[in-house]
This record gives sequence, structure tokens and C-alpha cells, in this order.
Amino acid sequence: MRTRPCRHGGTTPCAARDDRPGAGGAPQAGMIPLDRTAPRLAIQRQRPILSMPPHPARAAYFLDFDGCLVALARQPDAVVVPVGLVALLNRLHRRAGGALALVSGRAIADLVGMLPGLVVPMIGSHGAERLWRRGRVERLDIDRTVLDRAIERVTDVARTAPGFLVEVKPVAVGLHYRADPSLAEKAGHAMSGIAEDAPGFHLHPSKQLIELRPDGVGKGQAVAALLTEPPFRGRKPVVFGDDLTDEPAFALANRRGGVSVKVGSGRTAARHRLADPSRVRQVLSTWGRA
Ligand SMILES: O=P(O)(O)OC[C@H]1O[C@H](O[C@H]2O[C@H](CO)[C@@H](O)[C@H](O)[C@H]2O)[C@H](O)[C@@H](O)[C@@H]1O
Repeated sequence: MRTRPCRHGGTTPCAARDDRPGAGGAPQAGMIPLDRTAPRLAIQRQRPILSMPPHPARAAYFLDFDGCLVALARQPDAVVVPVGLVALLNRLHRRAGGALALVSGRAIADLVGMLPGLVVPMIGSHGAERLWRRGRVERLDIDRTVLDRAIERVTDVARTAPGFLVEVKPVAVGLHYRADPSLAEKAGHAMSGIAEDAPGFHLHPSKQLIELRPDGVGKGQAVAALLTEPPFRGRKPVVFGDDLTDEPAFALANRRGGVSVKVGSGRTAARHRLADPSRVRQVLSTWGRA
């Protein structure tokens, strides 16, 4: 294993790879299966997103980060935040009367570090963390002993191949294999074994990453909870995301008569699709000025 640490405590060399579900994000042996109930890709039935943008006074925006607002990178700390992204988000947040939140799988500390000056509420670690106002992170209580033991074991697995990278979060741990997608199956088996000895946690497959995260968290629940509180309450959810973790939030937006937007290719329950993060930023920028 190479010993260049990433900011999350992991080590590995990485290279950008294909991120379509099925190209590393698809279930591998030992991994949680994809949601088979999600509709097949049906671009022709998806509506153009700008035809009827929701009025910012009636919308509540929930925005995913990696692969949605910013392009995916070879490893978590190699992501490039485009100039103007923070200003764009702050502007739309203002236009929406504060009803805009980042909803990410990342740790909040990571998001805060990458987005200096951002004033919007944040959901982190797939819903296990929340930053309502800058400076105070609410975090789910977990069994620290269980997680620490799992982190040790995931780190041991990562030592077996240079293509692995461990991401340690305050309440979760992830094993990345973007540098070597052929490690998907090995990662799946190893993480399944670790999850068996981690009561209170479950596996969550992501893009060339498998995470062990606390039970009961997910973006669907996180968005539903925010929608019970002002300034989100009573508004139509507008959800943007690119990954499996975003699907429950898409489904919620659909149920509540909101807008769901999948970024990139792959099966989804979302009713709209945009090609990539640069299109997402264009659309949000237009909405922020409208
Ligand atoms: O919910 P998100 O904001 O999309 O976060 C999901 C995970 O994103 C990060 O991993 C992904 O992006 C990395 C950087 O582009 C990439 O190297 C990796 O392969 C992707 O899986 C992040 O590191 C995770 O903590 C998030 O859960």
C-alpha cells in the first residue's frame, strides 16, 4: 500500500474511472443489490428541466455534492470546486428564503473545508450529521467501539492492495477502489464480513466505494426531516443527485409533487436528467437569477 494519506486517513494512488452504475457502482458479490424497482433509463419520458422551473419562493432545494455539483475525481480530496460555486449556492439559498441544503454522503467537516463561505444548511454522512448553522454539527449517536473496530479492519483490508483507499468519517467508514475497479468483488466480500460484526451499521454501495454507515440513516429520511422544519416546511422538494444514495430522495420528491433530477447516466426514479455537474451549475445559476 502506498502511504500518501488522503485527508480522511486513507492511502492510495487513484485514477478517474467510469462511474456509471454497473461500472463499479453496481452490486458485486457480497454487496447490497441495487434497487431493482427503480425504472429503467427512459430519457424520452423525462421532461426538459428548464421548461417549468419551480418558483424559488415555493421550492426547497436539496443538492448532492460529488458527481452533482462537482465532477468526480480520482480520490475524495482531489475534487475541484469550480470558482463561483459557493456564490451561486448562496445566491439561490437567498432567493429561496433559506430553503436550500446540501445533502451529501461526505462528512460535514469535509464539505465545510471545501466550500469556504457557504452559508447553507448541510446534511452530511448520508444523514448522520447535520449543520444547521455554521459551527454546530449535530451527529447521530453511534457505538464508537463498534465503528473503531470496523475502521481498523477496513484499514487492514486496504493494506492488501494499493488500489484501495480508506475514508474515515466521524460516524462511518468507506473503502474506495476507484484506482483499481477490479477490486470491487474483494471489497464487497471484505466489507460484508466486517458488517456482520458491526451491529447498528450496514453496508451502502456507492460509486467505486462501499461504506459502512449507521442504521436508520439515508437521504430520503434526511430530506423528509428537513421538510418538517422552516424554512423548508410546506415547499416542493427539488432534489438533484447522481448516485444510488440519492434515489430515496428522488422518490420522496416525486411523491410530494416536487422535482427530481438525476445527473449522468444510469437507472433512476428521477423524472429529469442532466448530463453532468456543469449543466447542474448552469441550471441552478439560471434559477438563482430568475
Ligand atoms: O452524496 P455525495 O455528496 O455524492 O457523496 C457520495 C460520496 O462521495 C465521495 O466519493 C465519491 O466521490 C469521490 C471524489 O470524486 C470519488 O473519488 C469516489 O470514487 C466517489 O465514490 C466521498 O468520498 C464519499 O464520502 C461520499 O459518500
